[in-house]
Amino acid sequence: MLSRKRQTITGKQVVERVKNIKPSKTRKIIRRFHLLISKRKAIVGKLKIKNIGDNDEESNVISIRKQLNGRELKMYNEGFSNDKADEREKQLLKVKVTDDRYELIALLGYIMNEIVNKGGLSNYQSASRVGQDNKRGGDSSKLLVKWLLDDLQLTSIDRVLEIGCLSSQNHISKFKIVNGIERIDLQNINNDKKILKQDFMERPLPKGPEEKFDLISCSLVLNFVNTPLDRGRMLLRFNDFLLDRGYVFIVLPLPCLNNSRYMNSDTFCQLMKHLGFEKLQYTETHKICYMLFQRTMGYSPNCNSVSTFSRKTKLSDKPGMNNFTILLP
Ligand SMILES: C[S@@+](CC[C@H](N)C(=O)[O-])C[C@H]1O[C@@H](n2cnc3c(N)ncnc32)[C@H](O)[C@@H]1O
Repeated sequence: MLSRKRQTITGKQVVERVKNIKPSKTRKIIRRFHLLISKRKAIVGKLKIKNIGDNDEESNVISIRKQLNGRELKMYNEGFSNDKADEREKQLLKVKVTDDRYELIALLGYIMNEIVNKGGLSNYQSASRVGQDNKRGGDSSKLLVKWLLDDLQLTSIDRVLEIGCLSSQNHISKFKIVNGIERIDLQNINNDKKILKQDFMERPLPKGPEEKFDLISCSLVLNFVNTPLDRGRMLLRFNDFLLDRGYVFIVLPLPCLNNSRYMNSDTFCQLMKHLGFEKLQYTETHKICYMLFQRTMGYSPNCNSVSTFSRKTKLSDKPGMNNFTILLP
């Protein structure tokens, strides 16, 4: 079940059945969920509440309740009330600078209510699955496999890192020439043992070549990263994880590159070139674009110099365009 209702500055979504949800809506649901999880992390850190994980919300509810005293529990329950929803949404954005314990506890109640009772988690799970729906292009690794096998004529690939993996049954997993595949995702929604719950941005750097990869797959992930700078940081990190001549498969919703004021397919490929990646393949369907790059041997991008990719440049401006872009730090 997917849901939608009024929109707030923090992307608040509430329950109403939606069958054919647009990609922009699924992105909003996923972003909203990530926002709730990250604010909760900050709040439980400040309140020193322990044993809060991302996999079992029922246990989280029990854990929080156990660690609050009577008055705190009252504040926590008050957070569930809808009356102050607008105020709480504003407070969500100020968690970093708030030290009032009771305010934080009420906000925690509000967040837990959004995640558990108001469909935040189930919306997130449905929205993530919709991304892999056949109508949205299906499992993008089918095309990747075709490129590797038919176009590059590879006979073996040792190590693959799949970032943002929703299923360990993707086409690439059945691909015989791949020897080892590591799958990571911010939320392992199905508790699939073959997917590690990990933020790529916090993944420890490889200690040596044996921990690096021949291929990174990053399908429909960059567009879920919240800010242009964080997207740039993600691309920069690819270099640390790839072997020389390693490949990067990137999939983006087409509007990111054909309907943005600040980015198009040329500027995206120039950015990748600046980072040391040569474009090998590019193809578009009416909704999605697929790209395969290869790391240039021995190249390491000069990230100390401020480049043209560190500032937003308007390329076009028409009504209905979006503001997707990627910036380097
Ligand atoms: C729409 S899904 C894409 C799933 C699949 N790769 C596909 O092509 O359909 C985007 C996924 O990227 C994951 N994601 C976003 N940022 C991430 C990060 N920094 N590290 C790991 N996974 C991330 C999200 O958790 C989400 O499940």
